[in-house]
Amino acid sequence: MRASLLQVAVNEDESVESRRRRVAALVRDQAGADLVVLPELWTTGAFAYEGFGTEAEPLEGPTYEAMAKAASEAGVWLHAGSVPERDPDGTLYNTSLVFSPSGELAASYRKIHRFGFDKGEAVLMGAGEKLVTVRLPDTVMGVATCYDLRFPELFRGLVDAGAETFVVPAGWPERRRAHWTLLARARAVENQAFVLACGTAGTHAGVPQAGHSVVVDPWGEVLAEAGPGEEVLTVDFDPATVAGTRDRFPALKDRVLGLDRPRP
Ligand SMILES: NC(=O)CCC(=O)C(=O)O
Repeated sequence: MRASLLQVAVNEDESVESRRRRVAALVRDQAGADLVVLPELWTTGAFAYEGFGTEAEPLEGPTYEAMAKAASEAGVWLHAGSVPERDPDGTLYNTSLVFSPSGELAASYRKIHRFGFDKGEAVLMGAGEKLVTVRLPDTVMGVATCYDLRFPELFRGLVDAGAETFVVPAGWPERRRAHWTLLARARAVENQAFVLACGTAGTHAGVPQAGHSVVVDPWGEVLAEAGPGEEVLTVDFDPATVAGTRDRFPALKDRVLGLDRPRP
């Protein structure tokens, strides 16, 4: 299976409309890949909080339309990263969109863990409540977004739902780059799954982005890693490695659930 991670540069000197056109062209260029992955909130930037409201779209908004078209023109599965979605009730969500090669929406995922503690996404957006998996021809994809990477229980839930390949769009800052790579490898090793983690490059809202998108195999080995700038990271991997690893080293079968917890 061939995956291309598009590590898009999100800088404020480019308009959202222009970036949307540029990214659609980049997706079209990936014809021949099986799966193309975009980062989190690449229209606005994950830290450009003011843009969440001004650039929010209905689910089937301009980014949806452009990405559905690009997926069908390239004939690829497209995890189109996430957009600031405005629900009809007015609530904003950080929503990922997944398109099939015919341009149909295969799934959407509202980010469950919102980043920012008492500001930014954590107060401006609503929280998703549903785990999402998508059956691709050769693997079952489990979706998570950026800060979700810090919450192993979400990934265990995806494994229980059949996930073999985690796709994690992100807008991860350079300041915590060491966490990014470590957490991507940890989620891969503990769940014996592939991790395809696609971040942004550039600087927006004064926050330099880490780049360094990474693909990790079920043994925790890094198969490919991008540099700091805009880049297309293409990797070939065999999804059957997941079943092989889980058979040869069946640690997931040794889980002990429902342990009594001491009172804090
Ligand atoms: N956009 C995000 O979720 C940022 C997450 C982050 O910076 C971190 O977990 O550290």
